[in-house]
Amino acid sequence: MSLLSLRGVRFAFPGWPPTVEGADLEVAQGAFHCLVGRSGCGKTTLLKLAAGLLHPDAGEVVFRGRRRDAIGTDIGFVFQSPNLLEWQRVIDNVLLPVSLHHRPTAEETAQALQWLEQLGLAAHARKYPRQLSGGQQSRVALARALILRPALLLLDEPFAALDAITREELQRDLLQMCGTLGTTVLFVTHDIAEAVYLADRIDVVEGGRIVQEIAVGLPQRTPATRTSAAFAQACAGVRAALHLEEPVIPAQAGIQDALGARLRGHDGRRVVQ
Ligand SMILES: Nc1ncnc2c1ncn2[C@@H]1O[C@H](COP(=O)(O)OP(=O)(O)OP(=O)(O)O)[C@@H](O)[C@H]1O
Repeated sequence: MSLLSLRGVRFAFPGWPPTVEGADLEVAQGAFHCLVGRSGCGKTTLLKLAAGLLHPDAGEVVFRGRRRDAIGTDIGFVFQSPNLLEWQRVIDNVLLPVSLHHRPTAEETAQALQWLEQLGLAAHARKYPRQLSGGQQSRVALARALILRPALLLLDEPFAALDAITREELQRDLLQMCGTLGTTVLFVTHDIAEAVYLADRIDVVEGGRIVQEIAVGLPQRTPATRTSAAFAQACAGVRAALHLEEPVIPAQAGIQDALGARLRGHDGRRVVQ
């Protein structure tokens, strides 16, 4: 059953042609979807429509069987920038969504500390955001988004500013936490490998609508997933859907062979490129 549906959604910023037009999207309960597409194709706008931050001019956004009119506490949002409150300690940043309603109970504080522990931040709970690395700040933003156990988590390129190693660690943490909580996820990214690693379905966005849905049938994610043939094949499928040229590296050859071919040049001479 769908948790979130966009049906024939159209949206235009005032005075501009539609950014989103004829968008249809179904996200099943517990699913992990990634939206990929070229810059400016409307991914963030679709996410904001899904959140109820923007309202469609035509069509409808249905969440849990009801038309979505406004953002509620059943949705968590993580942006590219962690957007933490600089004057609040880490633990208070995580508890912010709770504090907006009432003074956090001992139980809620214990829950926040447990999230921080799971994300490797137990020792940093009393620090301020400026005393954390970029990756640690992103983890705090993730814990804050999950503290109210939202049914749907929306993420807009949350790891784009991080180095590759930290990004991979956060991808693993995100899968783990959402798996534990049974959270449904809609995740915007430019990074094809990130989408293939995270998603069970990739929705390709073009001209403000979903033009292709790609099921990613990878088994349980492990560190070996990223180097598997199935992973490379899935990435190639998404590249094709985005009309990107394939890299020249032959799929079956080892990296040394591929590098050797590039270094040797057409006539077999060794050349430096
Ligand atoms: N407030 C606004 N007023 C007018 N046009 C806007 C506004 N915000 C976004 N747009 C336009 O809507 C289109 C889609 O923007 P959106 O941010 O959804 O794209 P995106 O796919 O998320 O892009 P990127 O990958 O670069 O973040 C773009 O052409 C953008 O210029």
